[in-house]
Amino acid sequence: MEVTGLRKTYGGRDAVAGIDLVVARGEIFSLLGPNGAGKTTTVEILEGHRRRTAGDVRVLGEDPGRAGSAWRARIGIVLQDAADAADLTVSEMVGHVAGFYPDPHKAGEVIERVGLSEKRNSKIRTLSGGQRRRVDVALGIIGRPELLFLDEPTTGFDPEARRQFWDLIRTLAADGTTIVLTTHYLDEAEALADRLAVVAAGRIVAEGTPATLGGRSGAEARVSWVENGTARTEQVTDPTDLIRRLVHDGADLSTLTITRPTLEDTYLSLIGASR
Ligand SMILES: Nc1ncnc2c1ncn2[C@@H]1O[C@H](COP(=O)(O)OP(=O)(O)OP(=O)(O)O)[C@@H](O)[C@H]1O
Repeated sequence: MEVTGLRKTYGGRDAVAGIDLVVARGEIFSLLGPNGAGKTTTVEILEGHRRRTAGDVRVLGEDPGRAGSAWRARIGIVLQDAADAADLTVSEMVGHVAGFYPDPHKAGEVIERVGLSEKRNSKIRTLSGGQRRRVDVALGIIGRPELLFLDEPTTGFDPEARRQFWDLIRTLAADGTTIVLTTHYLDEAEALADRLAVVAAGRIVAEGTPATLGGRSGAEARVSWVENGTARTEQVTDPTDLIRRLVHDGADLSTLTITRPTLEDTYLSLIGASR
């Protein structure tokens, strides 16, 4: 996927104000950013669902604004609430959508992969919110997509279902599926993404790996310990010397913690700085 100078204007205002992106095959790429930053607009242009005002976009070798049904069949989209109103069973719905694709997975296999085998004969409208999201995921992957767009895919999942979903996404990526993930869950982005970009006010304000985004890996470490009953904290670039000194001084290190900024800390400071 290659995007250069992407812009989208609504009524004279820029929702996307010049975005450049490159995503390689098999990569898990995550877009982060506050509400209204322009993520959905960007992703919908990449999916071919929205027209752009300016810029060059290539997705699986084609311009999504002009690509036809053969291109569309190579792409999977996990839409929120795609399956919500259905009066069909899980098997019927997944089997029905499979029929739109030239080389789909078997419906039963996909239903098992998303953890819904026990519910395969239940009507979708009787499922819980998290179970319906799993149906959405099943519909997104049934067509064996080369590129999968996930928009806040785990909203409403219980913790165990989230972990299972993460494993599923890693398996898909390991098999060569390219994944574009939009999420507000920074732990999810950190767990899954090879690279991520933070979007604010229609622009990319930072891009990198979860470990290095926004200079995170070079940020100071916060070292905390208890000394003679008093809590102590120091901020240092490299904690090695400090810890050597504490060992030398015979400090009690059973309370020692070393923390660096979390991805959420880094994200919030990037967003704050962009305002
Ligand atoms: N169809 C539209 N007409 C006019 N303005 C729009 C339209 N769609 C989006 N916008 C505006 O474009 C900006 C970007 O919206 P977008 O939905 O892309 O944000 P987002 O980053 O996906 O936000 P969220 O995290 O809330 O989903 C917002 O200011 C929004 O109000």
